[in-house]
Amino acid sequence: MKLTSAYQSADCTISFELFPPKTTAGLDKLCQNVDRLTDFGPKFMTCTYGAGGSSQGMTLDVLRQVKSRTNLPVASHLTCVGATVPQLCDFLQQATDAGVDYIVALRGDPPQGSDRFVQTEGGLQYANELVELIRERFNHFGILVAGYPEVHQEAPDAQTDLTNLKRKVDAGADVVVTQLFYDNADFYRFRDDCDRAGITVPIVPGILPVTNFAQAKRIATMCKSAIPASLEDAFAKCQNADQEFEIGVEHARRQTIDLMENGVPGIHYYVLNKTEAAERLLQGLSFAV
Ligand SMILES: NC(=O)C1=CN([C@@H]2O[C@H](COP(=O)(O)OP(=O)(O)OC[C@H]3O[C@@H](n4cnc5c(N)ncnc54)[C@H](O)[C@@H]3O)[C@@H](O)[C@H]2O)C=CC1
Ligand SMILES: Nc1nc(=O)c2c([nH]1)NC[C@@H]1CN(c3ccc(C(=O)N[C@@H](CCC(=O)O)C(=O)O)cc3)CN21
Repeated sequence: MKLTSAYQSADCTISFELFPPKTTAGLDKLCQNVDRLTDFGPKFMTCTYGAGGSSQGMTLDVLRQVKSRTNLPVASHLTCVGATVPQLCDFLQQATDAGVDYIVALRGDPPQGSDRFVQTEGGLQYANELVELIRERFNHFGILVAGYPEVHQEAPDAQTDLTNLKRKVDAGADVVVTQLFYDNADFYRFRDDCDRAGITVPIVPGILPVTNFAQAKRIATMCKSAIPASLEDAFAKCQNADQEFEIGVEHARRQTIDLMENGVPGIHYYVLNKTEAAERLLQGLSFAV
């Protein structure tokens, strides 16, 4: 199925993001969770990609499993970190052979301990170059790229970040999935800005059900996703882990309902392999099938 057709329905569709488990026991557990997630009728699932080393093979293992168990289209994340163009092409060929349908084309995070991305010699510097490479040599893939409602941390200002997003779309991206955010007002502002900038592809909000306050604070640093005062207060009043879980899930559920009421084409969920939070927040809501 073509990626854009996942968003043609008048109703909201959903997709799920997984990450490669570190062990084969973890993969078995993930497979069970994937079966449960499938009951919610997602249009596709994605799996993230670790920079350098073994977890890249694991990404394709996860996606082969998801595809054979669910028959759904699958998307592999791919970053430019630590890879030359021939290495990126090698991965794209492996993904093709594994039956991967779409690529989430990213530049990637700077390596741990560094706050700056450094281009690999013979590699790529920005995600728009990766989109170009895929369109030139692996044009059968649908392409998703990342957008930033709260502005990417390295961008000098919102307008420059938006111009850079447009480069990715003009290079051939089919869909924009946003960085996670907790205040829907940030998303609606971003959606309007994209519209004004002439970005016409579907803009799909990315939502993460945070399950504890400490995690939300770590993410605030990694993703630059601000925690609204009301959510922070609610977390601060919690007396145990169960209460924090409830607060996080309920917040993501309220975001979901509000996004649906405001006509988003789809919602992408950062599931992080733990289905409990996703299952709880989606229970009883109905999406396009
Ligand atoms: N699901 C995931 O795995 C996600 C990961 N990320 C991470 O977010 C980070 C950024 O990745 P992308 O958004 O793909 O990077 P990107 O290459 O689109 O943007 C990175 C920075 O460079 C700027 N920029 C982009 N193109 C440029 C150009 N041609 N000239 C000058 N400046 C340019 C952008 O404004 C931004 O500040 C990475 O750390 C990525 O791994 C973000 C969202 C989702
Ligand atoms: N800059 C950036 N890098 C990413 O890798 C990334 C994003 N943004 N945004 C979208 C998703 C969301 N990502 C996330 C979000 C949260 C956790 C997280 O909360 N991790 C847990 C541990 C998870 C586990 O091992 O079960 C934590 O408590 O920190 C991890 C990756 C990965 N993606």
